[in-house]
Amino acid sequence: MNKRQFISHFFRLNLSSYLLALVFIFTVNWLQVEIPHFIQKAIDLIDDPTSAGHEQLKFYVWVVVIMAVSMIGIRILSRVYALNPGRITEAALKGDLLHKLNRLPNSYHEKFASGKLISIINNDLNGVRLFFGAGFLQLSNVVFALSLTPLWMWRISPELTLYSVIPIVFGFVVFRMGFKRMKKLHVEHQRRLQDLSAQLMNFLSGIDLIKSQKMSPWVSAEVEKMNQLLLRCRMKITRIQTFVMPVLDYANNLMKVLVLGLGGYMLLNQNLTLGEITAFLSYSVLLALPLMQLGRVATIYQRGMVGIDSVQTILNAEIPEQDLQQHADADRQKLRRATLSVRNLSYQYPNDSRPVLKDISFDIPPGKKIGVLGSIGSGKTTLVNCLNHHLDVPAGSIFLNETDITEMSRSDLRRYVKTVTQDPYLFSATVEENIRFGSGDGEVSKSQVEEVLALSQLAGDVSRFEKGDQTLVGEKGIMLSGGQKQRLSIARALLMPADLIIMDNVLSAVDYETERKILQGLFARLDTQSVLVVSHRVSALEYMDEILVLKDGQVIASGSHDELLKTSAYYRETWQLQQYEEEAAAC
Ligand SMILES: Nc1ncnc2c1ncn2[C@@H]1O[C@H](COP(=O)(O)OP(=O)(O)OP(=O)(O)O)[C@@H](O)[C@H]1O
Repeated sequence: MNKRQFISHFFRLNLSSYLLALVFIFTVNWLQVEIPHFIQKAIDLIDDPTSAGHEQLKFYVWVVVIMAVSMIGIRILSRVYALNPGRITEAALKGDLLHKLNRLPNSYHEKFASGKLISIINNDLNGVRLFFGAGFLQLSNVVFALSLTPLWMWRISPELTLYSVIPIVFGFVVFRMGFKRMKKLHVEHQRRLQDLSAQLMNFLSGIDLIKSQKMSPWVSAEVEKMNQLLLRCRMKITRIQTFVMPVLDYANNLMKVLVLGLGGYMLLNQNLTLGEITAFLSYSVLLALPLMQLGRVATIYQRGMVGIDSVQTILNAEIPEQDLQQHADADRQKLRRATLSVRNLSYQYPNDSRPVLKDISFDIPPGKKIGVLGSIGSGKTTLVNCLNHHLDVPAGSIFLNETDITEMSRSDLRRYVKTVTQDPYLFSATVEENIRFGSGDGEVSKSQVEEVLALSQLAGDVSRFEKGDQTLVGEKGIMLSGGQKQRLSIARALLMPADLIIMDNVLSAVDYETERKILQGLFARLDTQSVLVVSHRVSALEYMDEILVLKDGQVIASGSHDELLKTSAYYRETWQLQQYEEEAAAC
């Protein structure tokens, strides 16, 4: 959808509201110009001594009063019908944005900082709301006022109208120049707001580190730098506004002077009546408001355009073709208990020229326990992120039975493959809720929650909490220890069955004994389910059917624990070293 289609889509969506608003706005503006017309007639009757004249005068006064009172009600209605579409559009777009962000692949989120997204959803969307609400209201008011008022002036005196619009034309020329200049500045302003929001988000997620490492002065300086750039941009916009708005105001005042001077001259020459000059003056006063509103309309328009651009960059982002398809139930059944096969997998990150994984091949048949051991940076997490299609793997390298995973939607793949990552993410909710979030829409009984708590060796810790599993874990699980966070995320993953569970270094923060118990509990539950455990520790992998030893992105050895002790020097040395550590820890 291009920008024009986007705008017309939302105007059509609220068409009836906009049409009603237009009727009310037009009526208000029509009443506004009619009132001076009746005042003019009333003034011209003041000197009329006849009783018919008095009656007529009274009638005009009543007409003016009724018009003025009805204007109040109609103006309220015009605001309701013109402003509501803005709110409706904002709510609809928030829903669309969240839905879209949920469906976009992780590669998109890696490129787009969360702080930027938050800024778009708040600031830019606010601009879009004003565009479809207050912008429409004020623009309609300006258009009707600036077209009806001169027309009514023309009906009194075309000559005086022509002279009096000269300053207004001059005001418009200045306004147009300022409008052009502001356009660029509004784009810059929104971009700087997004950058600041992204940076703040960045700093806030590392606030503990910032405090403990005494990095606050550096952080403050960085934020201040960005804040100053934002302020400078805002000041430039304000400077233009404070120049343009008074020019329009002066143009209006000049117009009043012209009306008084020329009109007075025409009055003396009896080319105008006192009522007509009074009405003319009222019209020039009426023109002041729409002229001042013009500046605001311009700001709303430009912010709206920038906001629509930002919102569209997200809404128009492409979702990979295969992610739009969903497996039928029959196909899902066929893939149950499938073998995951990795065939000559090589992977390099888009921003890097060297391959991180090189020519890796192995199978994970149903019920198999696979371990991956490797030094820091050997490519273990990259391998995991290829298996669960978090990364865009090359076609023809990973299959679920005969189905290439690049031809499946990621949501379908995640029905079979569940990953517990090394950075457990917990929501600001209770222990129980954090576990239940793992069930999607499925029904989960209390006993199931208790079972996974026991399996992940967290039940003991939770029973010691004052509120048990109803304890709030705080933002990102701040109230829990590293090991408790890891075990809670394991409990969440174990709640709903998956054909393959991948555990990427999730036992690093628990002791050897707990690690062993968790794995034993997990293995006891395995039937046709398979598990892939990534670890630095040999102790976590001893009981695996097969262990892959990864070095510089290559599988340098594979086999069971006993086989590897004989065939792989790296594996043997790592095991021996860790044996000493384990013994030392036990002493
Ligand atoms: N997003 C990325 N872009 C570019 N290179 C990356 C990216 N993520 C990881 N790498 C690089 O890929 C290599 C392997 O990283 P990976 O995280 O897979 O290793 P790992 O074995 O899991 O390490 P660790 O044990 O420390 O978790 C590293 O050299 C790393 O710098």
